[in-house]
Amino acid sequence: MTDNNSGRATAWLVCLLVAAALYGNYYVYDSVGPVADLLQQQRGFSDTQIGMLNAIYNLPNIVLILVGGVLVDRFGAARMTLWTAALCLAGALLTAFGPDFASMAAGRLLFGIGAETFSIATVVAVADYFGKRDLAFAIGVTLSVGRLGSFSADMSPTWFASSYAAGWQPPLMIAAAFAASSFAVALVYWWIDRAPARERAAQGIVAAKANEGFAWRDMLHFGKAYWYLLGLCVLWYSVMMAFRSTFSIKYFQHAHGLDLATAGEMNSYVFLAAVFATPAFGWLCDRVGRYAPFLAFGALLLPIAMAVMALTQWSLWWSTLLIGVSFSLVPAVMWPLCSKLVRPNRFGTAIGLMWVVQNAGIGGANMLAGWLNSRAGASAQNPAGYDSMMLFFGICSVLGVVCALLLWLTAGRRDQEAATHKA
Ligand SMILES: NCCCC[C@H](N)C(=O)NCC(=O)O
Repeated sequence: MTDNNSGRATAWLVCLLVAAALYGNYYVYDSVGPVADLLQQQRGFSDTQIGMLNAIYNLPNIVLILVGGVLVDRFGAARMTLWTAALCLAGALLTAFGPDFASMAAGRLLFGIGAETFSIATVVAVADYFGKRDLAFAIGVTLSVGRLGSFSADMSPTWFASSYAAGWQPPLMIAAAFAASSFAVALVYWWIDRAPARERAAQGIVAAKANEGFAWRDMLHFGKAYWYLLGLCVLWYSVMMAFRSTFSIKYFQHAHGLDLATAGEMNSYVFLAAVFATPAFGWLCDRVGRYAPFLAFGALLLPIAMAVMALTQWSLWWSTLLIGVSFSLVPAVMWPLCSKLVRPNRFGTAIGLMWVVQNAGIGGANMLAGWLNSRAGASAQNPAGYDSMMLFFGICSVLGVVCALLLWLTAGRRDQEAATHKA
């Protein structure tokens, strides 16, 4: 095996390890929803308390994740993956074994503080190893295995039926076991990365930045294309997450007459499609060597899907198909493109800044959409009450397309995409 071949083999090994670690992490992230009913029945938690167990994940990250991104750039992806996986494990254990609501919430807080920085570290880890070739495909693979973790959490009441029959705690203990496996895999990745990390340090890619001073200043020098990408990130994820994760099932039931099971199933297909389509789109972008046009196309599908749902009585399969492609294509292209717009040693900071705004956007969109629905009295009896929410999501997704087009104009030409490090 040549050096080059063994380098590729190591890169793919790291990619698979990071993907496995992300699987466990996304499983824990989505582990509260399936036990929500049991927590209510057996521990007397209110809806507000259950909502808080998830909201507490986003809120601290509006500030903390930026620090996390800077730390990833400063200490390297492998060390940060390991440290944050340990934090996530501690959080998952506290959530599963906490004697009361406050300690469970503290567990979710700890998990949230670790998990977003952990996610940044995984993207940077893949970029470290796939600097030039197959980056979008490799990031697509890790994201799709992560999505499989979310899908598994949704399926866990079926797969681990006996543990759910035993009460609220065993399913959360299973989630903690997934967090432990995520930590174990992160440990293997850290161990494998020691020699390549020394090489990167020798080339001045990582270690030098410890001496470069603080990274905040550098953000001001990110190029225009980066800021358009950030705009798209916050708008697209706000619509995608607030609609698909929070309101879509209820909307399908009330405005399109689906029963709960069919509405849930319709929603989960978006997720399942992304497991397969995300790496496929990444592979395609790598082969074609273009990113911005694909991103603009993926972004455009979202407002079209919103319009189809809100303005027509077409089968929901059409909007599911459009959202499924958008949900697979945009993340598959966004993060590899981001790595091409900033210097490698500022990539963690760049993602951190995007996720600060993204966390704020998702939180804000959830609150605003909920308020719009309540104000209009949206319900099965009053499906028109959802119109203002759909208009809001429609406007955000159109603005997202504008950002994507500006990005295409700014950094979309093949040579510019290849000419990295504009910061
Ligand atoms: N399921 C965990 C949420 C991760 C959110 C993270 N900020 C992110 O955007 N990750 C990329 C992705 O598309 O999931």
